[in-house]
Amino acid sequence: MNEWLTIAMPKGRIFEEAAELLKKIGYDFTNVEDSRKLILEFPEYKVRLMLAKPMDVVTYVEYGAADCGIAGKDVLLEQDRDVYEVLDLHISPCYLAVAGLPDKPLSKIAPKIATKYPRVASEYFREQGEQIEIIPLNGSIELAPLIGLTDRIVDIVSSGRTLKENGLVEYEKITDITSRFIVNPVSYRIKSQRLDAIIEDLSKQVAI
Ligand SMILES: Nc1ncnc2c1ncn2[C@@H]1O[C@H](COP(=O)(O)OP(=O)(O)OP(=O)(O)O)[C@@H](O)[C@H]1O
Ligand SMILES: O=P(O)(O)OC[C@H]1O[C@H](OP(=O)(O)OP(=O)(O)O)[C@H](O)[C@@H]1O
Repeated sequence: MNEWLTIAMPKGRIFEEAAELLKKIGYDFTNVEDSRKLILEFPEYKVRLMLAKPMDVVTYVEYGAADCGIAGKDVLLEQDRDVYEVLDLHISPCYLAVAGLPDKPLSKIAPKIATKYPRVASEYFREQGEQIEIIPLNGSIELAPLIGLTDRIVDIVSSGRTLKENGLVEYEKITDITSRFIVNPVSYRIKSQRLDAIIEDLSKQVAI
């Protein structure tokens, strides 16, 4: 087990919980977010850490720039990339939901849906038999129905505070979300021993 491993870690919300979990299996990366460096080497673990935007972790893992990484199920559903989703880490829980202004039925003709998740949203409404128009946004999605741009949003809900403080209500839950450990398929073949050991250690922690 002499090979180095490159791990893509999401910066931002997921980082802290993910780093706590990795610390429990012997990899202490808890202080790295204070740095502005994006690639950090830990010779003591033979690990290279890449710090990426949560939406981009899957890209780095798919292309083999990282052997493995941690990504939200929301990102995996939206991007449908060629990576192995090997373990539910049960961290950073939230869910994807349809929300909008209260007591406002969906328009009969091509209702508009604002979202950072166009693929998930399109699939959801197709299953409901609704023909919709997606308005892609990158953040502050809740603004769209408030200013009359869209009928609904499809977005992450966690505490529900953002919806509440903006006078919006949840119409339907689409799916629960947690973060997952993902692996590049080629890395899984050539570094299987090392990756299997990490996956096994992580699964023991997750089961606790
Ligand atoms: N309340 C929440 N809002 C958004 N994402 C959440 C929430 N709770 C957990 N998550 C998870 O965290 C991930 C997003 O993390 P984060 O918000 O740091 O990324 P981001 O959306 O790229 O950040 P930014 O808002 O800085 O652009 C999601 O993919 C999801 O799995
Ligand atoms: O249910 P809550 O606990 O309020 O969390 C949900 C909010 O958090 C996320 O936004 P984020 O803070 O990432 O900002 P953004 O709108 O810029 O994406 C998400 O898009 C919701 O707006």
